[in-house]
Amino acid sequence: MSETVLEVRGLEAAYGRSPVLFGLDLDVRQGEVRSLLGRNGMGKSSLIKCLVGWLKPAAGRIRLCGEDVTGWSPERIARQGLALVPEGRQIFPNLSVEENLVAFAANRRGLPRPWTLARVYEAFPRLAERRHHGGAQLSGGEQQMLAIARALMTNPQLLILDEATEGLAPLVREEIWRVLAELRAQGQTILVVDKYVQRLLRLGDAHHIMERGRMVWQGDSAALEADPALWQRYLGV
Ligand SMILES: Nc1ncnc2c1ncn2[C@@H]1O[C@H](COP(=O)(O)OP(=O)(O)OP(=O)(O)O)[C@@H](O)[C@H]1O
Repeated sequence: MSETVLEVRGLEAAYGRSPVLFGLDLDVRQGEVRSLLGRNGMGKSSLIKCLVGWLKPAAGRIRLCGEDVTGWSPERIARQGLALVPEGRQIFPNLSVEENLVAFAANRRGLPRPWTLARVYEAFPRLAERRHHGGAQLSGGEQQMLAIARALMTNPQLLILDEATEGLAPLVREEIWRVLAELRAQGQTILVVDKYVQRLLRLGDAHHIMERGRMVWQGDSAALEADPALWQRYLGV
């Protein structure tokens, strides 16, 4: 069996006195792509905030690459191998594409085949063409590509994308899906939060549905595809 990159057990969290996550379990193994689904306000972003260290869990454990990272700072969790591509691309507008990429380059865990500038440019030819353009000169889709590429340059054990296709034109969105499929083919472990179930079915190995702070379903693409009632009940599609 392949190595478990992320292991979440009995995770609980609250905003002040309002509980938001209730005993979540989640496993992501090396090389897998898993999706996190659920309607707005069901707790997906709160779970991601716990994983990256922005929201301290009230109970439960989070293990990343075998290390218990529960309660660690975001910086320390990032160094342990987690990279987040947040909603609404946060790139440096005054730096060039290449400067944005190089600013984040690291291979702290000594991966045998790290993401380098050359490899990233191969996966994102558009960024190679625009390497000397300023971040602010890029289109929305290119900025999103840059945000993903920049996260890869940290050579994360786990790449998390939170609504990475949000607000993008359909064609640009397709380009992002293409890139994610390529990253998967190259063995990158990914947890993706998005609402395009049809695309996620093709991309993901397994899927998790959240409702009101709980995991209510998990299964592979075949199981999710075979049960449209699930989509209607939990995703409203
Ligand atoms: N900073 C906050 N303070 C208080 N409550 C919050 C905060 N952020 C989120 N919540 C509440 O926590 C619940 C879960 O929200 P969360 O953003 O995690 O859901 P989500 O599934 O990611 O939805 P969305 O797709 O809309 O972001 C919601 O009821 C929301 O109102």
